[in-house]
Amino acid sequence: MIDFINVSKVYGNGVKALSNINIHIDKGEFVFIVGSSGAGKSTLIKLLLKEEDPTDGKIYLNDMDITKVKNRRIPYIRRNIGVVFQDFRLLKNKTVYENVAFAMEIIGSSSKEIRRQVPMMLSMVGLSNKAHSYPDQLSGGEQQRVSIARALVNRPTVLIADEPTGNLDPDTAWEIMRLLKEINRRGTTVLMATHARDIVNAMRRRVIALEKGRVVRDELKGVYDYEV
Ligand SMILES: Nc1ncnc2c1ncn2[C@@H]1O[C@H](COP(=O)(O)OP(=O)(O)OP(=O)(O)O)[C@@H](O)[C@H]1O
Repeated sequence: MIDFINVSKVYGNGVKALSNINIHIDKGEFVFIVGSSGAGKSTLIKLLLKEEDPTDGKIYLNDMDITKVKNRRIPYIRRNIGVVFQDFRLLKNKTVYENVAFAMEIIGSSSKEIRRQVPMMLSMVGLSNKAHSYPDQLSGGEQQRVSIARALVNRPTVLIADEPTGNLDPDTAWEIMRLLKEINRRGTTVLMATHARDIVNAMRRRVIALEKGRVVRDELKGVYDYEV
């Protein structure tokens, strides 16, 4: 489903962010991407979203070589990948309902589909009762739930979560992890970049560790790091 084959990325200023990356991820996997600051996690995500192009190598998403995809087809790729961020990135002047609906409007869904799909997603993330609230009336955990509903409303095959618990207290972080686990159980592939050692160690899922742009560890039921 996702393949990085001999992928390298050198930025314009000469920084080598990724060196000869080879990763294969199957449909339905839950994968943590770990590594210290600057290891290349965000670059990996940007390549998948086609916000950046690799300097070398090929990247496949659902059997499509996205390094060859023309610009006009980029929206199609992005529709197949939902993304959530540490800072939620909700639209402040829109309600919870409108934030989620907006993701459907921009890809041209009908208002009938929107009226059907948005309440379903809000119910899945446990926020039906907050549909008409604005983001600044919600807790951090609730805002992250809205951003997860928005990321999934167009039914992507992959959910990318870039440090999704970074702004949350430990209890709220675990609520978000339970939600991500449930989403994964229902079939969505989840890729989560994180510094949250406790979460990674407790979940025992696949862990891909990056160091200076290289994969230094790729383990099923892995841990955040090994004590030395
Ligand atoms: N747009 C850019 N132009 C030049 N260099 C960049 C750019 N983006 C990232 N880099 C560099 O590439 C390397 C990898 O950065 P990246 O953001 O992928 O790391 P990261 O693992 O996501 O770090 P963090 O945990 O801090 O988010 C770093 O040396 C960084 O300075």
